[in-house]
Amino acid sequence: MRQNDVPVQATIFAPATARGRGGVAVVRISGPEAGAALRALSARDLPAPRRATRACLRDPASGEALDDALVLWFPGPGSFTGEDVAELHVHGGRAVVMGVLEALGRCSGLRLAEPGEFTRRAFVNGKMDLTAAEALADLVNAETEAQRRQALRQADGALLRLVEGWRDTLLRLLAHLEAVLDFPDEELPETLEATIGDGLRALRGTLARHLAEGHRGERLREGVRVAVIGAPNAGKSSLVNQLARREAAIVSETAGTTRDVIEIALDLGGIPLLVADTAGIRDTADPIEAEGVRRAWTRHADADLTVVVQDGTLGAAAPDPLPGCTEATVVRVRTRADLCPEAARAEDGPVWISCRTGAGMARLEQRLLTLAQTLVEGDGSPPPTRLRHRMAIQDAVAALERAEQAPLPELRAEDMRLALRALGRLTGQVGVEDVLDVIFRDFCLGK
Ligand SMILES: Nc1nc2c(c(=O)[nH]1)N(C=O)[C@@H](CNc1ccc(C(=O)N[C@@H](CCC(=O)O)C(=O)O)cc1)CN2
Ligand SMILES: Nc1nc2c(ncn2[C@@H]2O[C@H](COP(=O)(O)OP(=O)(O)OP(=O)(O)O)[C@@H](O)[C@H]2O)c(=O)[nH]1
Ligand SMILES: [Mg+2]
Repeated sequence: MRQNDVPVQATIFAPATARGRGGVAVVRISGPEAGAALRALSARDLPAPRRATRACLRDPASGEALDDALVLWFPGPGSFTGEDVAELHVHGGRAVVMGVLEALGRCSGLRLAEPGEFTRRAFVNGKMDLTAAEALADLVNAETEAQRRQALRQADGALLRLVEGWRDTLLRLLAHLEAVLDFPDEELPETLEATIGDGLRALRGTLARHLAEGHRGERLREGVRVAVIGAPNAGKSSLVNQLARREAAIVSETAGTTRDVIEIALDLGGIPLLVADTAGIRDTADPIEAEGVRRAWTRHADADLTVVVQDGTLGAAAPDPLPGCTEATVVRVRTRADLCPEAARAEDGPVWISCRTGAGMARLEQRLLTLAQTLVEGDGSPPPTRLRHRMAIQDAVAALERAEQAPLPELRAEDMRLALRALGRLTGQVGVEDVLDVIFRDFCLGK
């Protein structure tokens, strides 16, 4: 793991709990002055490491009491960041937290942390690799069970172990090749070079299969995108409101009610869905509505799943935005089942629903869930969860491909080293300085 190549000097502090009133708020301090700051605020010696200890906190400048708190002391390197860490568990009122933060701000050598800075230090100090750091951000952002499961696995090093396994294989092949290069006169097995070629091909196949798993990790992290499209007045907004279990979009009997895209976030059986209600599709001279229609098509094009909504009372005459389309990612829905006696008889084919009675909604949700599951669930191996991961794997695949075709062993070795670097970038072992800002920017303050 990477070691501290830039000395981290400043001691940083930040609230680790969300802003606003709460029962308890946690303020974290990390860095060489953390112990001095804790001593200054608690006016006593450092408590025993890792033991919750009650302490009265005072503003060191004025002596004014700030809170009756619990404090914790984690001496480095056995802490979350690898540095000395102190935690103040205070009453979660705004004035208490502000008072503590202001008192800390007046301690010399202390400054407010930037978002993600605690985790960044944990990474820089070799406490975790980059995929684990990213997973912590995902864990904080996880809204559904499946998201939590994916983030926790990655935080636990599942993706790291997979990538390390690939690197080990590649390192072994490279060592063999270097043996050929270093001892050209020695009697090495004739077949060694062929074995290396086979190994490279097999590894490239493994990586390519991992990529072919597609975007399921990213989909789960970001939410499965569902576009709801159909003719005006078909009942799209009513359907989306039923899914959301609230009046998210305006519903009216006027055709052309929805003009913009309205997106709602849903937790469907642990899988996050981003459902987009869209403008009714029709030819129109109204430039605003036409823009809405254009956006509806864009949503469909970008969607993982599309729900095509048709007015059930119109029968075969109902306009169909995707005529003849039988793709597995398209779910057809007929609305107004309450007005259509034939709805009860329909078994397969479109899902009949009524937004009046709620009939058919459970079936529709089940259908969407089954499809969403096939999109996010794979063979059990930890998937790449970010574009950054996929690009690194792609670079490694390209380098391996070049290595296989290289006309000289020296060139082959060079491409193998490039593939190693690409995998090293994924876990943060090499050349990450430029991506760190981008990665940790997305974290919350105090993480
Ligand atoms: N109060 C509090 N709760 C928290 C955290 C925290 O920092 N403080 N966490 C943070 O976000 C998470 C827990 N994760 C943690 C991970 C490592 C260490 C730590 O001190 N690690 C040391 C020692 C390991 C050990 O003895 O078990 C190390 O890795 O060297 C602490 C918390 C969630 N809950
Ligand atoms: N009886 C009955 N009426 C429905 C049903 N679904 C929708 N409606 C009514 O149909 C009308 C149109 O519904 P919306 O949900 O606004 O239709 P839309 O597809 O979003 O329409 P646009 O936004 O204009 O494209 C409203 O008056 C709804 O109350 C249903 O299942 N049964
Ligand atoms: Mg609508």
